[in-house]
Amino acid sequence: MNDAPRTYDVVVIGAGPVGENLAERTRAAGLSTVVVESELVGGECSYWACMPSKALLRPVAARADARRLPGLAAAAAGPLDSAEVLARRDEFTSHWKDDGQVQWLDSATIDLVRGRGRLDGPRQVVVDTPDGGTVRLAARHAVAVCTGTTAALPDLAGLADVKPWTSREATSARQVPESLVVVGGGVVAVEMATAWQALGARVTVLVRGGELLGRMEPFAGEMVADGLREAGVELRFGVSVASVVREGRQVRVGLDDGGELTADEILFAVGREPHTADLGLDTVGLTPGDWLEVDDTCQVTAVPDGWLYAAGDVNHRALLTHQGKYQGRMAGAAIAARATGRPVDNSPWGAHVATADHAAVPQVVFTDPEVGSVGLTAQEAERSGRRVRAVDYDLANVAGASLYGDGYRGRARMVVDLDREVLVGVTFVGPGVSELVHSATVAVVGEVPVSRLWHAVPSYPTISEVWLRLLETYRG
Ligand SMILES: Cc1cc2nc3c(=O)[nH]c(=O)nc-3n(C[C@H](O)[C@H](O)[C@H](O)COP(=O)(O)OP(=O)(O)OC[C@H]3O[C@@H](n4cnc5c(N)ncnc54)[C@H](O)[C@@H]3O)c2cc1C
Ligand SMILES: NC(=O)c1ccc[n+]([C@@H]2O[C@H](COP(=O)([O-])OP(=O)(O)OC[C@H]3O[C@@H](n4cnc5c(N)ncnc54)[C@H](O)[C@@H]3O)[C@@H](O)[C@H]2O)c1
Repeated sequence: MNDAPRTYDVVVIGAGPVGENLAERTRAAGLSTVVVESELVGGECSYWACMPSKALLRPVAARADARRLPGLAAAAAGPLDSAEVLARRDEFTSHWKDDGQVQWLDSATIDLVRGRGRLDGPRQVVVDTPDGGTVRLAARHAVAVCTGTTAALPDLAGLADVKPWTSREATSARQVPESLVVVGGGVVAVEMATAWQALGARVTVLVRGGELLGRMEPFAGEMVADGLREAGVELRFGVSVASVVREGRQVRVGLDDGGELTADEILFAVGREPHTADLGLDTVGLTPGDWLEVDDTCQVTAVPDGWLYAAGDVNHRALLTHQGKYQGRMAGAAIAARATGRPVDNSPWGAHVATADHAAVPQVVFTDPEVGSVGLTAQEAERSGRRVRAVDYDLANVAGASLYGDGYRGRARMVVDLDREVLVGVTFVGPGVSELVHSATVAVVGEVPVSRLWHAVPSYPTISEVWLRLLETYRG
């Protein structure tokens, strides 16, 4: 081992979307920056999450839209060509090669060290490289942990022998199983059930609780459940997996209600764990395996001297690529300001803080129907002590929606803070609503008064006209 560390202004551990964005910001501010990556530059999102999953889902949505249009429905009646869909998915993951992303790092003059990085005391990082060597890095100003998450798995005897699918296999499988059991009721479960059912698998979803998408407005989960059932997915609520065993090519799944089912594959989509178990957290007074708690500049609060940052999934603020990248931009700006002695603007919505994480996080669930939401649900807003009113509108009554597809079903809700007359949350459910979400994000983040929204006239005949209907419903 060469003991002399290579010193940089900033060391970033993890070159997922968040690490890349943070590094781009610090480098653009003139700070020398190195990123350490143990797998592929681009992270989970590029290879086993957002990109491949959306590549699988896009043809599903397009076919569903076509099937709602007389004149086109017959042409779209057949099955998807799964080989073509999987091949397009492979293109979107660059066939699990990161040359393009490495080129981008080069063009941005950000150094890359391949290998597993771990902290080795304040400002020190040791990288175990693929050739069995070690590289020592030291940070003048900051180390940023952007190591993301891995799929959580339940504690079931013999689970490893079953070789269950996690989100990785669900997004990278090369063949369509005849049957698939999906465990979980969150975003990964509903998106992957949608994709694999459409690709030809018989999908059964086992949900521990009584609803899907439990963190969203209740009608979102209900409408997605209807859509899944109509697509042929079997949904079972209030059941947990008690045992799993692989018998030949089949997995036998025992349920806590005494029932049993078999399938070719079982996907566990039961949440995420922070990628911090082997990160040397103990060398800086933190507990391995924990989420890293941060302030709004993404500085890790429990570590003195302000040199350690954590952005993206690993800080558990919002497990979404766009929100993590936002944190990366804010943390990068804060690191640069502190390094160069410039003032840090950490007042709410300031230049160096991820304020939107608290109450303005947008998300799209790419099911049929789609769900798009931002900010607080009505229940969350009430629990926060605000005096609110939930205003609902049936999207079927919007001209643009009925033109979009026959038999259009959808719903919208805006949550109005009655004391300030601004929106604190908006949810849309329906085909094609994903592109509406940013309008809602602008309204929530901008705290645009309802009286001014009244002047934001939606084009006719678009689905956006739901904005006008929501405002009319609110005003009475
Ligand atoms: C199936 C699925 C679909 C999703 N779809 C969406 C979506 O449509 N939209 C959305 O916004 N979000 C989506 N997400 C969430 C999204 O993938 C994450 O929020 C995002 O990847 C987080 O980015 P990150 O950079 O924090 O972490 P990651 O993308 O996980 O990247 C972390 C990187 O750090 C590396 N690393 C870890 N430990 C070390 C170490 N010790 N040394 C060196 N390198 C290390 C990893 O190899 C990895 O490359 C999805 C998630 C899943 C599972
Ligand atoms: N389109 C998107 O934006 C998108 C897509 C996929 C994933 N993601 C993000 O990735 C993250 C992870 O998604 P996820 O669906 O894995 O997690 P999640 O937290 O959204 O859902 C986990 C589900 O598993 C259930 N569960 C937990 N433990 C269980 C157990 N032992 N047995 C049975 N059920 C159990 C939970 O009740 C919940 O329904 C989410 O935070 C999500 O925001 C986003």
